[in-house]
Amino acid sequence: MNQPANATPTAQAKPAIGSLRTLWPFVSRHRGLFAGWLVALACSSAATLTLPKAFGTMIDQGFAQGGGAAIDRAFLLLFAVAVALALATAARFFFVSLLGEKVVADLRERLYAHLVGLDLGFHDRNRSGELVSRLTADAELLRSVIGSTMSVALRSVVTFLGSLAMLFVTSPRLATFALLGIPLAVLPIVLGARRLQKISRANQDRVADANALAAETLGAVATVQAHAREPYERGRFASALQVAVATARRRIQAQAWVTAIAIVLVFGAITLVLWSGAHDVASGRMTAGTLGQFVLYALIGGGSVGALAEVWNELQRAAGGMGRISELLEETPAITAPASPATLPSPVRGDIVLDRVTFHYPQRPDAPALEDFSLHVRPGETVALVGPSGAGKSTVFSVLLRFHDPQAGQVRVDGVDLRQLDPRTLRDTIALVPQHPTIFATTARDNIRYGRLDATDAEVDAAVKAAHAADFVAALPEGLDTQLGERGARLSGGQQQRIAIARALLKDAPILLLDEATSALDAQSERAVQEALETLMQGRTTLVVAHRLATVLKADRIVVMDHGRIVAEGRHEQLLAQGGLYAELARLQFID
Ligand SMILES: Nc1ncnc2c1ncn2[C@@H]1O[C@H](COP(=O)(O)OP(=O)(O)OP(=O)(O)O)[C@@H](O)[C@H]1O
Repeated sequence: MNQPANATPTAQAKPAIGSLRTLWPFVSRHRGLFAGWLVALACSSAATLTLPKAFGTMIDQGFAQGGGAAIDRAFLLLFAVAVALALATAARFFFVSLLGEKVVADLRERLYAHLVGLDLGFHDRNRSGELVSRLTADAELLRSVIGSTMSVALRSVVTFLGSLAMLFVTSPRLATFALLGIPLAVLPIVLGARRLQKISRANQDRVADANALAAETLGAVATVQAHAREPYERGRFASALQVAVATARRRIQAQAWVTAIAIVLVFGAITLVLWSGAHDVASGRMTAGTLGQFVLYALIGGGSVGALAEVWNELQRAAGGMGRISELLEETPAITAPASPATLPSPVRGDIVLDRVTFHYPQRPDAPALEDFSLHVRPGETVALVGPSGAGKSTVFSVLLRFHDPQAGQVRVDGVDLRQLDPRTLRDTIALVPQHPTIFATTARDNIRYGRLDATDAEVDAAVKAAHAADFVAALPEGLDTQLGERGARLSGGQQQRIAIARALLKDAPILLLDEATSALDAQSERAVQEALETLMQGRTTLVVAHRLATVLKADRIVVMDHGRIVAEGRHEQLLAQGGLYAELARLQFID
């Protein structure tokens, strides 16, 4: 059903590092930080690899020669190397952490910018909670990967290669022993890693499932509580978490085993080598300082392999996350502007034609929401759409806003096919007042200004007045600057509608799509909303999904819809006289 789950097999087939490669364009944008990191890495690795040498020298010369000055010099050298190591490590941490932050911010920005522009068909298929989880959990994972894991991985590779080289310099014979042992450790890591990638992806999918569930129910907490379904939802969330933990457990177990086996093999090899080295020292073939130096290089080398084994698993996890983010970034919007978009006449007259439109939602190919639907709305005309639930009234709006393209037929505004227009040009000419207006968690002023971002305060005030909202806005604690709370929690239904009407007034578009609220308002609120709507409709081509008698009485024409088709058209009295569906609906909906 949802896209990421469908796409799982392809992403799993990709090698892990392959997915991470898509990060490169984001990293390369911050060349300075990246270069700084590499330089600091080179310095800190060099310092790390110098330490054992300094240590060996200290043992052999400082102790052996017994001179106080030699001891001082040897220890001073050791301390100098440690200071260099400290500074380089701090610089490396600084560069790579900042790089991680910046890359993830860029990635989030890109992903959000992309998601917000994808067509509604995509958003119907994908739960918003899951998309948010991509933006948060997966992006967060990548932050830790760039900010630390990748750093550790590269450092471990460099240190491993460096210590290997130094092992050979120190004692070629012992180093050969070590070299034979280490590949034995790498094999199980590689095998384990493959399995891990699969498991970690499943794990992230389950986490996303749980997040989506929480986002959905917290977003509809009033419905949950109204049904007293808190225990039910708690149970659902708890089981979703249990599933997530169960898959996490499999991942952690596999990871634990890979780490344990790697460490046993690496340190097993080192012990073996040491044992042989101890015999060399005993028989005088090697100095104690050289063996000490060798031991330190072996520990550093072995440690880097262990670190690599651990971060390798992290990298696999991040690759899963990046794979999923890439999938989303690769989604192409189904609704796009043509290469050279047509223009609308200026000013737009607002002439709307739906010409033999057939449309079905992608998920329901068998059930057309509009079938051979033809309607002409003349400039300035008010047409009321009525019909039983599911008749396709809202779909007419969706098609007009070009949220979806019809499979057959044409939709035209002022004679121009919508497909030839940039969707933004089209949507600039349309104001939508939905049944349940969206109120954002910001001030009343910003909510109204959403209709036209550059509107002046005076224009906002005028819109508030025209929307009959001045009284209740003035009564808010800080007037227009009052925070309305998430989804307008502080406003009544009628007040939310008037905010939406003010927003539409500010937009001042030639075409108005109005979905009347079905919920009953108190008489006073009802009259205020009605008057506000009349102001809004003046001089605009208006399509209204009508739920009120006043609206159908005032409409120039009523279009009766059923099963995606027009079944009757006319004025209220004519249609009533005809009987049929309209008379039935009118009796139920409009006339008490
Ligand atoms: N996003 C969607 N995905 C799949 N099918 C949909 C979607 N939206 C609507 N439909 C289906 O399309 C048909 C027409 O729906 P539409 O919302 O246009 O009806 P409506 O007349 O506006 O109904 P209501 O008065 O209840 O809002 C219905 O059968 C509905 O189930």
